[in-house]
Amino acid sequence: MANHIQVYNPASGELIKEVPMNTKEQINQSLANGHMEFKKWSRTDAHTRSKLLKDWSRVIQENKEKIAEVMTLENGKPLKESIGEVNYATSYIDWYAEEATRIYGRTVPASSPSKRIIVNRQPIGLVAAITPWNFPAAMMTRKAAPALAAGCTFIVKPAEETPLTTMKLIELAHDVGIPKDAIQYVNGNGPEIGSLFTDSEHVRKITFTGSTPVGKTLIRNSADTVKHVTMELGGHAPLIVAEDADLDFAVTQTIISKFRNAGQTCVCANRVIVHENIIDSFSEKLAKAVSTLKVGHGLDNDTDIGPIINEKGYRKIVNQVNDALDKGAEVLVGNKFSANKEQDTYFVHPTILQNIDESMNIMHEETFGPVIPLVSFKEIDEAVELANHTPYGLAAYFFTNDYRVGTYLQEHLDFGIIGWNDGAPSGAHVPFGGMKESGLGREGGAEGIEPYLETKYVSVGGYDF
Ligand SMILES: NC(=O)c1ccc[n+]([C@@H]2O[C@H](COP(=O)([O-])OP(=O)(O)OC[C@H]3O[C@@H](n4cnc5c(N)ncnc54)[C@H](O)[C@@H]3O)[C@@H](O)[C@H]2O)c1
Ligand SMILES: O=CCCC(=O)O
Repeated sequence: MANHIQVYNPASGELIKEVPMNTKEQINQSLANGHMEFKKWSRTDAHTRSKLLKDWSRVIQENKEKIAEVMTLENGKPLKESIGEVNYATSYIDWYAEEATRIYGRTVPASSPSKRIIVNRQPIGLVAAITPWNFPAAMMTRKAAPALAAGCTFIVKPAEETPLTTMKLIELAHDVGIPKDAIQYVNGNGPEIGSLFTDSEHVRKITFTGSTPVGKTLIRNSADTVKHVTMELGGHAPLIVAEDADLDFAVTQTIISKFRNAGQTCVCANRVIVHENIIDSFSEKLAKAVSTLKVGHGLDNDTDIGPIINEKGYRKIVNQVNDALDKGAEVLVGNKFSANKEQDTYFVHPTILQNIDESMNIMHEETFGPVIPLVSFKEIDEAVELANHTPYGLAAYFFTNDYRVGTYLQEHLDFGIIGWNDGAPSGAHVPFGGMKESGLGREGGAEGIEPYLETKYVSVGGYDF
């Protein structure tokens, strides 16, 4: 059906559901409705908004298993990771339910005894979001929750591959009483809906999670109406293992960082940079651990690595591996691929490549797959230079128990998120986001509500009591 999105299971190729695509007229009507609703929602008191967000989180938790199963079916990630993502998604709602009641203004000493100055924070208006397929629940709630908490209305276009999780979450928001025009979804083609969002005079903010090229287009297209933008874009995370690191711990954390969602995570370690004196023992331990990871269907209990989302993502991974092998890389583990063109299903077995150098594409492009390139360094400056040699600046990891090495690294790495002896630094309570071409703005933590607020200052004069 041309006017429907077909949602397939990437592990089996089965059609899960057909979702109607919204027409241009319907989307413009939704934008107008969101704009109208803003007048009401922005005037509800913060405690009511907070309570509704808490109710939303509660019903999502009550439906956690069902939602997680839908997520695994449309995205492919192992069920245990889908359950983890539902928890991650509600943690943003819980956090911003609390923050809703802590949006403070201030007073400023005036320059004259006859004046008083008040600084107010106000919601910015209708927010339009575009989200990716790799975290269909959490990438939506970490935008929707602060927007609603601040008093903004919200509309989202989920990824065509994974609309079902988002639709279910938004239906639950309506069930608990969040007005239907305060949080809406629309489905359809990315570029077309993107243009309707950026062209609309009703939309005051675009918030996007996805690839850097699409982010750049949205920034450009937002300029004509001077919209606020938050951009969570691509990554190319380095993971540095210093000479003194606890190797067993570093191996465990590397696996946690690298193989989340089959490596299809923006903060996944993408280049593993190890001191030359320990690279042999580190690789041996890593290879042993990686060889035990099981590839399969996300609904099978023992699956660690699910499918790659689609052929385009699969081809990119295969090309990076082949390019590295052509240029002299060696396979330590893996390099096994299972593609079924007829079913349209694609699996990549966890792979470690060694003998890597900077001429290889894998050292410059985001992989978005379960492949580790191992590269060695001698001096710490060399590791920093390698790590920073990318236009991306989202996440970086390092392992050392030497506070001098750690302090030097955290101060010199040009990345917005640093995991020092920590392969999983994400959380609702922290400011997530990237430097350089990885994005603009932060989501999560106290910072994550700021992009949904305007500052208005009021100067009250003529006070002559
Ligand atoms: N920084 C972060 O927080 C973060 C989180 C998750 C994913 N990502 C990044 O997302 C990318 C993977 O996701 P993807 O492949 O779905 O990215 P993508 O940019 O292709 O698509 C993301 C979303 O944008 C829509 N889209 C595509 N073209 C568009 C256009 N021209 N205008 C408007 N919308 C458009 C898609 O339909 C989808 O909903 C990776 O680069 C990853 O690093 C970043
Ligand atoms: O892929 C991006 C999101 C991952 C995270 O929030 O940790």
